[in-house]
Order: sequence, then structure tokens, then C-alpha cells
Amino acid sequence: MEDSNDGLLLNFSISDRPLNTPTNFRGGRWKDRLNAKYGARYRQKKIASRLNAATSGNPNTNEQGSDLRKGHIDANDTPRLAKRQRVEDPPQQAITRHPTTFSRSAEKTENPRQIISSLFSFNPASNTVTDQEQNDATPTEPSNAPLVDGISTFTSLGLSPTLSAHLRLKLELKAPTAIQKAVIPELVKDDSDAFIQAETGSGKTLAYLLPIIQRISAGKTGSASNLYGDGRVRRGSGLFAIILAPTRELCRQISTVLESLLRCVHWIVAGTVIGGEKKKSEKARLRKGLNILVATPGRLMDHLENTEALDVSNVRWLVLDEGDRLMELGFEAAILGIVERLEKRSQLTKAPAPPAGSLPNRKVTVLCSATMKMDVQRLGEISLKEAVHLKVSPSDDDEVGARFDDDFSAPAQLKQSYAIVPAKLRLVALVAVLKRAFIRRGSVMKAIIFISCADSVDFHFQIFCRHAIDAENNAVSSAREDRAGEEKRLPVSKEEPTDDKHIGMSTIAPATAFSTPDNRVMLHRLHGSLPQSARTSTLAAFARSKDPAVLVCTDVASRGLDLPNVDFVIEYDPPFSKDDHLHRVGRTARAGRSGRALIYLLPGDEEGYIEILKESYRDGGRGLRRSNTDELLKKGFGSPGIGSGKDWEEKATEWQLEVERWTLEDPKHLEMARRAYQSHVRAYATHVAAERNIFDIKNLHLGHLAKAFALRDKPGSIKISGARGGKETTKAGRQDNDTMGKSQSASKGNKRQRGNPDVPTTDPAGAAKMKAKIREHMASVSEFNIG
Ligand SMILES: Nc1ncnc2c1ncn2[C@@H]1O[C@H](COP(=O)(O)OP(=O)(O)OP(=O)(O)O)[C@@H](O)[C@H]1O
Repeated sequence: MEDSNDGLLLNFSISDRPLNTPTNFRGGRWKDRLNAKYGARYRQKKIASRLNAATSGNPNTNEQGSDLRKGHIDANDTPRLAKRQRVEDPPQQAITRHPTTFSRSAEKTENPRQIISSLFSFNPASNTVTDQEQNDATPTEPSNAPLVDGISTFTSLGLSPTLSAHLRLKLELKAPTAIQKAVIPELVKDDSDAFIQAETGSGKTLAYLLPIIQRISAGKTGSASNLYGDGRVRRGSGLFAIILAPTRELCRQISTVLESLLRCVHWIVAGTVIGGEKKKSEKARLRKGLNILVATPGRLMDHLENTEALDVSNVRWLVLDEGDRLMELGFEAAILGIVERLEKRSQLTKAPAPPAGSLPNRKVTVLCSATMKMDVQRLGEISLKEAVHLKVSPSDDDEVGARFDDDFSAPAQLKQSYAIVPAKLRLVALVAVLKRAFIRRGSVMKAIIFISCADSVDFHFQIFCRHAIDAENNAVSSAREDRAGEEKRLPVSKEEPTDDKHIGMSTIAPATAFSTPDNRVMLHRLHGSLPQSARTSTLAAFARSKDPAVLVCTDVASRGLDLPNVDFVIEYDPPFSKDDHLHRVGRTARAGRSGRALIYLLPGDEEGYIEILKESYRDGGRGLRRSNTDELLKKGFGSPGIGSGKDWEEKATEWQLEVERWTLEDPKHLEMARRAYQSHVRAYATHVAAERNIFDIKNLHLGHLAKAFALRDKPGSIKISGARGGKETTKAGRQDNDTMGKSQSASKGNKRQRGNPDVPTTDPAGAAKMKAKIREHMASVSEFNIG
């Protein structure tokens, strides 16, 4: 990277060259050359005065002066022009804004390849002109809220008075949402297959569960078929419905909703087979009998092959929830296998007890998806027969209504904004936003930060909780030492448990980086490489939390999860596809509630993503706002009442340097940061082909990006050998983490393996260049985990 040192401070020794030696500037545009020339002149003057102050023993000499005495000098003294990027700041500002960019830790490191980059200089500028109209857009009515037309009730949709009363009184659901109004009557009355398409947070789960419960509860399996003689369905009456979802988390969530509904029809029994427990227990559950089964495709296939007790001859509903994700995770083969087996078994077994009451005469397949992409259509082809397409009709005055068929939008009430943040400022801009969001209790209760890969999630978790983690680790270490001392005196007990409970290994810790004394925020981390038990408990803790909480996670939490009271979604790393974006931001603004989302983009090509963001609006993007980076930093780091002062720049710089020192002081921290950086770059290469012109790894400024990982290494020297241990180091293992144990067969169908730079691109020349770039900068980690 020839241009990786632009605007950097190096801990080189002072050159013998007189400070006022004129420098020749070549290359770049005339404006750049002029800026660089002025900048160099100004810096020379500044350094000369600092040196004077340092050598004259001026009592006001600050840290910079002492750093200079020790031989640190601003690398901009030997200016190099940015190769491709335009310079944002005028040179005077560049130097005056960063008087504190020298670091004590740099003195200690003795690493000649270490670079202390100045935060605020030589950052590329944004090309996007903000349309003031956008910021003045009027608020929009919620699009996924329960209907308030006064005539739509659950009873009017065909649900029994018992079920409707349960929804109203026990679950406090007063009226159906638009998609529930469209789906429930259809599935209650008709036996056709159905494709349900609706935006995030619109209540699709209840839309398919309620008709199933309604019909099973009203269904009779033949008068003699149960011990109670009332003809009602009992657990032994047979398995009537199978619901497939792509992840364990989603299965658990569906199961929880199901259980809450079944409280009013307690004779219907539901259960799950999703792995994470002994297969023996799952088999025992199946043997006892279930009427509704929630499962992941891999595990269900396994039981269909190996569990005699699983009788699917009575199955009347097969629901495929989150269809697009099922296909993305490569479950096509497993689903095809399940569909075929269901067909075969129902033909092989003797005719089931004649359906009576309201059970369907045939197997009804319901496919749910927020999108209607090609792969969802393919899933429809293999599973649906003459299906009805159930969706919320766009209103007549909907300008982009025609798009609804093959596309989907974000909830109308969601307030989306973007910030164009130069790579070097990313980390401080993230912490600034979080500081501001949690400045006082109540403004934001829960936020989710989406990050591209598991290593980077771990790094950011540690950065934001480092004070708490370090304090805890120190306490554990001293307790260990005390115990070791005691053990010398006491006879050693073999039974004594070893205390490995370092908070650093934990998934929940106080977010000291953006908590205040009045507003303590707990940070949670979630990704596919964590053990299942940790994933489950972390998610449950985040969902349950009544206190301010932040979840930093990969896309493992982007689909279908219904986490209460999330008011802010931050896409710190842009999503891998537009659909991912809509699913991520859909974790907020659910069921008519308000919510806001912010995405970080780099100046340059990534600004092209703004057009894609606009597409997720019904009004063409008039409500999309731009957040100014300086404003974000000022609000996060600035002292109240200083007005136009620049104290926030110094504070942001101090914060950044403190994190850099923390990273450097412990080899484990350094390795974690390097690993996160590497994984981030590898993940960057896996954006969908259609968006790779926007997220082009060839345009990533790796030197500047390293700063966002608190690294002072030159990009080419960042090498981490050895991959994460465990099964996430394989593609199949990565899928297992997200889904269920036996999904290897499914993985074969996976077209886009995120995080795997070996994925062929549509452009072979581009792919070769991309790989070369990755090879140049990446170490020998064969895989990394997106989770
Ligand atoms: N009729 C209703 N009234 C009020 N809240 C509702 C209603 N129906 C569903 N909800 C609530 O809306 C939230 C979102 O529901 P659900 O998870 O089913 O949405 P979804 O459409 O499946 O979203 P996603 O596409 O993100 O999975 C849940 O908290 C649910 O309890």
C-alpha cells in the first residue's frame, strides 16, 4: 500500500534535514499538491515552535514536546500525496486539529513498523450533496401496526371466541395486523397452499399459527380416537403440523409464541427438535406424541431417517418460515427430502382417520418470506402446488406499489439515516453515537450493532467493555494467586474446581465505554462461533433486560428475531445484500412501534449505497437522513456548553489513543485486534456480486482501516497465523453454528458462502485481483467465521 501512510504520524527519529527544507510535491491533482505544500509549511513552523518550547525547558511544555525530545515526529513532515483520495481538510486544520496525536505507548513499543496515524487529517471527502428536503420529510404512519379501522377483529377473521378472547385478554393483542387480516381467513377456510409475503415486524408468525391452532382445536379425529371420548385432538392423535425455521433461535422463538397461544387450548401439544440436546431426549419427546412440531430442516431430516416414532402420516400443514433464509443457508436439499418423505409416508401408511371438523383434507404447505427472490421462487417450486400469494395490497396512492411483488420495503415509520465516515474515524464515530444514545436513561433502551464477522464482534465487545473486563480479570487473577498461595499450605484436593470464569470469556459485560454514572449499559455479544448455550442465554438476557442494553452481533441476529423494545439499529458494517439490510433494520420499528437505524458508509464508492437505501422506502427515500460525522463526534465527545469549540476532536483522539495503547499493551489484545481486522477485510470481499462495485475491496484503504481496529501496524505486516479452533473453521461447521447439527448436505446448495474469499465472482478478472489483494494483506487463516 503505497498510500497507506498518508496523514500518519510515525515514530521515526527526527531527520537531519533542516526543518525549513523546501519539499517538492509531485503527482495527484494540483489542488492536492497545493494543500500538501501549505500543510508541510505549516507543520514545519509548528514543529519548530514545539521543539523550541521543549528545548527551552518551558514549564508549559506538553506531552507533545516531550515526545519530540524522545524523537517522535509527524510523518506529514515528509508529506506524501494521497494516491487516489482527495483531501478533506485544509492543511492548517489538519495539523491544528490534532495536537495530541503523539502517544506514550509508541515510545515503549520499539517497533519501527508502527504507525500512529492522526485521526482527523488526510481523510477522503464525501461526494454526496445532502438534499435538505430529505431531512425535512414529514413522519409517516406505521405500515406494520395492528389495524385501527374498528371493524377488523380476530373473531371477524374466523377465529373462535375462545382464541380471540385469549389474544385480547391474555396476550393484549387488540386487533389483527394487515397481513393477519389477509392470511387468517384464507388459511382457516381454504386448503390451498399459500405464500405469505409481508414486511418485517408485521406479525407473520401469528398469521400462520392462529389458523393452524384454530383448525386443530376445532378438529375431530374420530369419536373413538381419544380416551376422553370428546373427539378432541390429544397428543396421541397424531402430528398435524410441522413448522420449519432456519435457526435454533427462530425455532425457539416460534415455539414460545406457540406455547403462549396454546394456553387456551391446552390439550394440543407442541414441541421442538432443533438439536443442542441429546437426540435421545428428542426421540423420547416424539415418542410421547406431539400435535405441532417446530424444527430445523437438518434435524428433522435426521429424525425422519432415524426415528421410528416420528409418524408423519397425519401431517396436514408444512410451514416454511423465513423461506429466503432457508434457501440462503442451503437447506434446499433437506427441504426437498422432507417434502418427498411427507408425501411418501402419507401414501404408504393406511389412510389416516377420516378428517372431521376443520382439519384440511390435504397437506397444506405455507411458505413465509419477506422477499420474493429467485431462490424463494425455487423453494416455492419444490414445495407449493397452486399456491395463493397472500400479501398486503399496496394502497392506490402508493407511488412504488408495483415494486411490492418482487421486492419489499422497510416499515414506513422507521427513521433511517446514513453517515459517511472516513475509515480512520469509524471507531470513534461508533463510540460517539453510542455515548450520545445512552447519555441519559430513557432516550434509547436497546440497540443492536451489526458487524460483518465474529472476530470483529469479539474485538468491539472487548473494546467497549475493556475497563470492566480488565478489572474482573485482575480480580480473578489475584484470587487465583491467593488460592495458589493457600494451596501450598493446604493439601491439594483433586476435586477442587478450577476457576476459569474470566469475564473476558463472557458474552455480557458492562459497556464502560459509553455508560454514564446514571445510565449503566450492558453489552451483549452474539455470533455463530459461540457455544449454543451461550447464544441462547445471551439472547434471552438481552430480550429480557429492562435496563439499557446493546447487542453487538453478526447477521445471526438479523432474521426473524423478535427482540422487544429495540429502538436503534446500527449497521456499523454495511450488510452483505440489500435484503440483509432490510432484515437488520427490521429488528426495530416492529408492529407499529417507532425505531431508528443508522448505517456507516465510507466516503467514495460506498456512497453509491445511498441509492439502494432509498429503494427501501415507499416514498423513494425522501425520509432518508444524513448524519454529519463531525456532528456525531461533537455530540458524543463534546463538552456541553462549549459551543463551537473543538474539544471533541481532542477527546476523540485521546479516546482512540487510549484504545490503541490498550491494544498494544497485551499480546492477546493485539492478536484479537489483528484477527478482527483480517476477518473484516475478508468479509468485505463477500458482498453480493450486484453490490461489489459499491463495496469493492480494491478501493479499501487498508492503512486507514487498521486505525478503526486500534492498530498501528502497517497493513502488510498484520499477520495472524492459525484459525479459530473448533468446527466454525469449516464451511459446514459455520452452517451448523447458525442452524442445526446435520446440515452438511444442505451446505452443498449454498451459493454464497459469506466470509469465504474463495467464492467465485461473476467477473473472473475482478475475482483474481480481489484474491491477490486479500493474499497480499491476509495471513494464513483458511476460514473465518461470520456467524
Ligand atoms: N395483532 C397484533 N397486535 C400487536 N402486536 C402484534 C400483533 N401481531 C403480532 N404482533 C407482535 O409483532 C411482533 C412481530 O411479529 P412477528 O415476529 O411475527 O413478525 P414477522 O412479520 O414475522 O417479522 P420478521 O419478518 O422480522 O420475522 C411480535 O412482537 C408480535 O408479538
